[in-house]
This record gives sequence, structure tokens and C-alpha cells, in this order.
Amino acid sequence: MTGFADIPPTTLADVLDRSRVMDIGIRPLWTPVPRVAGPAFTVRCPPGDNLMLHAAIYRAEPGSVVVVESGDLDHALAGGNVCAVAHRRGIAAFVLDGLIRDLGEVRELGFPVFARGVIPIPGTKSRLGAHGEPVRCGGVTVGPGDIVVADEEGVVVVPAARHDEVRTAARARLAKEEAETLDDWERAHRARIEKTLSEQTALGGTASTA
Ligand SMILES: O=C([O-])CC(=O)C(=O)O
Ligand SMILES: [Mg+2]
Repeated sequence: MTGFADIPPTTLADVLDRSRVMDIGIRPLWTPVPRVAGPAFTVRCPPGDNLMLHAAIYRAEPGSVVVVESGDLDHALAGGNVCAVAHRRGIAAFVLDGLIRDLGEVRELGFPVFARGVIPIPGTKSRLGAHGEPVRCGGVTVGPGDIVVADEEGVVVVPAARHDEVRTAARARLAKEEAETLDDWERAHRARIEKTLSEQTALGGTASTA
């Protein structure tokens, strides 16, 4: 249990900066995907090869999110069988800066995969890379033990050293939002928007409003 599963990536993005949110190319490959949250098991594969990911499914702890740096959009990092074994070993999800194949099998399994897409060509399985080192995935540097929270909104990475602080700030924000009615929100929002609009207009802004 990470204590992050009930915190949406949107709330985490409100309390973290842009550098902790993966780029929009890393998407759930089937929908609706459940939210996943777990510590990262990091993997680096050389372009075109998937040996280190295929080994990682026998090394990552149950509940972990396997995060892969690859830098290749011509070969699949994994397919239906790799995902099925990962799933039954309790791995929570794959987050891949790359591609998979056998998407129909993966969707049928219900194994969450966040990646750049699908290609039917398998990668080779012959080259060493790394496990348990910082990797780059979706433009974010992910270290082992960072918490990865992902759903249809995107993928957010909470640095290991900031778990408690970020969890507390996110929970406070959620509690505040839950206590606020839509009427409260609209009143405060409208006042803020109208105030900024008139300030900017007074400063010589060019917006024309009816
Ligand atoms: O052979 C591969 O690289 C991946 C694959 O198709 C599978 O896991 O089913
Ligand atoms: Mg296959």
C-alpha cells in the first residue's frame, strides 16, 4: 500500500511541478483503465531490445509499477505473454517509453499498460541494460522507489524523498475541494475571473467582452 491509490494524478499535478508529469505521448493503451499507484521498478532497455524488461517481470515486487526507458518506436518491448506473467506475479502496471504488441490479449487480461502505442514487430532479447537505476520515461527522471500514479488523466511520479510531504499536501487539497459546493466554487471563481479581467482591461488589455 502506497497511500496514493485514492489520489488522482490531477491533484498530484496541482502540488508537483511539470517535471514530475510524463508527456502526453504516454497513454493508457486500453480504456477505461483503473488508476494504478505503486513504487517504480526501473528498467533501461537499449533501443530495439527488450531483454531487461523480460527479466524484470521475474524481479519486480508485487504491487510495483515497471517503468521502462527505451528510446525506440520500431519494436515492441512486451506482448500478451509478458503482460500475463507480470499480471499474475502481481505487478501493478507497465509504464513504457516505447511500444507493445498483442494489445487485444493485454486488454482482455485487464493489465494496465501506459505506453506510446502498438507495433506488431518484437524486439530482440539479447542486450544488457539496467535495473534499479534512474531512467528517463515520458520526459521524467524516475528513480527506483518513486511512486508512480497513473490513470486516464496521465502519469505522475512522486519522488521517493517527498512521499509524505506530497501525500499530505494532496490530501489537504482533496479535502478542501470536497468541502466546497459547486455554488461556492462558482462564486469564488467568478469573482476572481471578473477581477482579473477588469484589472487587465484597466491596464490597456485588448480583450473585448460583451
Ligand atoms: O515476444 C515478445 O517480445 C513479446 C510477446 O509477443 C509476448 O510477450 O507475447
Ligand atoms: Mg506474443
